[in-house]
Amino acid sequence: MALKLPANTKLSDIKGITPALQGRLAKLGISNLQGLLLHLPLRYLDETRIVPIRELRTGEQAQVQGEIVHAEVQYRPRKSLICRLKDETGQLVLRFLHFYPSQVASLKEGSCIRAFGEVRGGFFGWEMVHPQCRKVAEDTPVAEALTPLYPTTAGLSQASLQKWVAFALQQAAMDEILPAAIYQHLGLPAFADSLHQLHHPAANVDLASLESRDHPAWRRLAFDELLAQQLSMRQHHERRKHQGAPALAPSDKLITALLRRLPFALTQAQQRVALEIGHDLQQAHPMQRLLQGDVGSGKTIVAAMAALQAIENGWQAAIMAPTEILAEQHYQKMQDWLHPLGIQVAWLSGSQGKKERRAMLESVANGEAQLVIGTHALFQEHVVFQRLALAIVDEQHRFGVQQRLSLRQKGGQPHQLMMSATPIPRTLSMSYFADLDVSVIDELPPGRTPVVTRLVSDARREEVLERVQQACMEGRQAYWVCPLIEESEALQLQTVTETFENLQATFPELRVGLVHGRMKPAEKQAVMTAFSTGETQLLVATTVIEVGVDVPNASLMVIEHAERMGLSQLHQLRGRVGRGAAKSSCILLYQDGRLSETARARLKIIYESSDGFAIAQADLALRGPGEFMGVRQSGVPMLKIADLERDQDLLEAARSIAAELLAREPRAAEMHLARWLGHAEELVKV
Ligand SMILES: Nc1ncnc2c1ncn2[C@@H]1O[C@H](COP(=O)(O)OP(=O)(O)OP(=O)(O)O)[C@@H](O)[C@H]1O
Repeated sequence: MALKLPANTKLSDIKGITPALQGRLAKLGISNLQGLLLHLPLRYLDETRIVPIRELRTGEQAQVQGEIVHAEVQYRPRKSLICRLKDETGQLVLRFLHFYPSQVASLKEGSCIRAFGEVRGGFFGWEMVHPQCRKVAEDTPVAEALTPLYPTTAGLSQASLQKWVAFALQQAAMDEILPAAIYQHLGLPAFADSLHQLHHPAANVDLASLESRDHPAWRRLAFDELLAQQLSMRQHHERRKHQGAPALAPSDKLITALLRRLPFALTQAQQRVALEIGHDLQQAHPMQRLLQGDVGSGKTIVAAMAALQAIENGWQAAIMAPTEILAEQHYQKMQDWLHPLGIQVAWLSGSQGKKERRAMLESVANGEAQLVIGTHALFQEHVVFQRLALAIVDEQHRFGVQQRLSLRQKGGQPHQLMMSATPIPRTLSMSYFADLDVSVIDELPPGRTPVVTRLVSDARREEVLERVQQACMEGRQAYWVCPLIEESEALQLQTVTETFENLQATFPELRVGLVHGRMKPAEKQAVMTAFSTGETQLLVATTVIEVGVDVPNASLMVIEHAERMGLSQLHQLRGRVGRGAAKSSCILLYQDGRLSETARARLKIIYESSDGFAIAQADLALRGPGEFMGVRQSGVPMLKIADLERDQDLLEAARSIAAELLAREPRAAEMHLARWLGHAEELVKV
């Protein structure tokens, strides 16, 4: 037997793959033989059968063979090449609206042709438009396997992909790495068999199961991918234990002083997670903990306590927020809480004047600033920390992985606390977040009354306006959230401005504020401060206020075109009210008559549930993990083969098998990871 090529053989080392082809394959993420092997078909063509013309059915993809009995180029109603193909059972029209002279030459009367295409009923009987045609001898054998159709990119033909994948299948070593007991127990075929079955399925395969991806061959690769992900997460977790981080002794003085000054007592859940975090910080290896808690559950105070532990030990802490508004709000809150304890809190923002910024940077560099708060401005290269021990990242799923990493790199290996109000569904926390330890605040502070959510048709806008007026006249405050217009930021700006003007005209007696993403940071801050101090009563806003804004006196929120927003986003928005003792409501205005079934179903979920977890789960099912976590933009490589929802059982299996494999067959674990590294290497870093 000829020696096989290692699967990691680079395409550049393979004769016949030109640099241009390499470039195109690289666009599909393929750089070696392994990449070709794992580039799986989207669909298949059944060219294993020749269907008699009489047995064709509309809408079916089929292969026919016969003789061209008539061919002509017609000029009316438009230029087209029309051929009649005849077999023993009937005739079929082949129609080409674009064609080359070479096609006219080969599709001439008397040629024996094999055509593949979709059948439809035409004016002259059955026809195929733009079928794939090939001249054959009458006894040319049919294909033995189904023909794979691959995802491709501009300039790369199916034929070329098919050829090179077939080459890889033939030449690449595809040794089995996993012990047979593991995959057989799961009812899965061997690795090499799976690849053969997926790329060249036999004519009698269950095509539906192959295309819906629940075929065992597909499941085997999905399992392998999930296993690699689990292995890399575990390795990462292990590696972290060997990295050094400052061991921070418990903070007796500062935390006690802070808690004594608070107007409230911590909930049980807050106390529990604060202990978990405090314990992690005492270790000499970096914490990587996710602090999860529904909107309004009180994560900020827990973050402050963690920061104090670093500060009391003579180190610096940083809090990074996803928006200026939120960073500003954290800053205000931390100032209120920590300044009286004699702690220097610094603030870095894009809106700062040069002089102020320089002073801040200096205080961060010389260690005077003990707690530093900012947006991604914190990542910039010229921000140098003197002794950073703890990086707190708010709404972590909104940040790019790169950004998170660069913050971590700012101070060797600081401890990391990630906070998220969007509960991470189980499948995600078992996969993408598997290397994180998780703390959950599963209790809201006492005295909160649940937000009453109402779905109101836009036709009843008048009533809604009355509600707003009434709430404001009673001394409370309200938000009016304008629709998200993804296609056009300009239009969104226009809408929010018009709404603001209209509301101002409708309520001359009210003080109305306006905030949107295009305002300068300083302007935004001024508006938010005016709202949080009660100076303005009604705040017209885009979704910039979605995360974290905390104005307890605001008890009414109106959201226009609620159907355009993601469920978790709506839940976040709604979480801006119901933060004080007053009974709060959230009115979801929708455009009657224009609501699709799915939109209605989604709004119903928000209406019926106030449980962020259930909402996140539904959102995940509706939008898929990429959109859900906002990671598609952030560059976290997503699983390519496995699907967390569909393959949940495999995920569970991969999790336990990863642990077993590392313990009993570390060599196999290592080889498996190496095989899937192209897929999984980024995950190692997350
Ligand atoms: N134990 C508590 N008792 C009463 N009020 C509390 C308690 N903990 C926090 N709060 C207050 O509840 C409000 C919400 O807290 P915080 O802003 O920390 O919520 P969060 O978890 O960050 O929510 P979000 O994700 O919506 O920002 C704040 O006004 C905070 O001061």
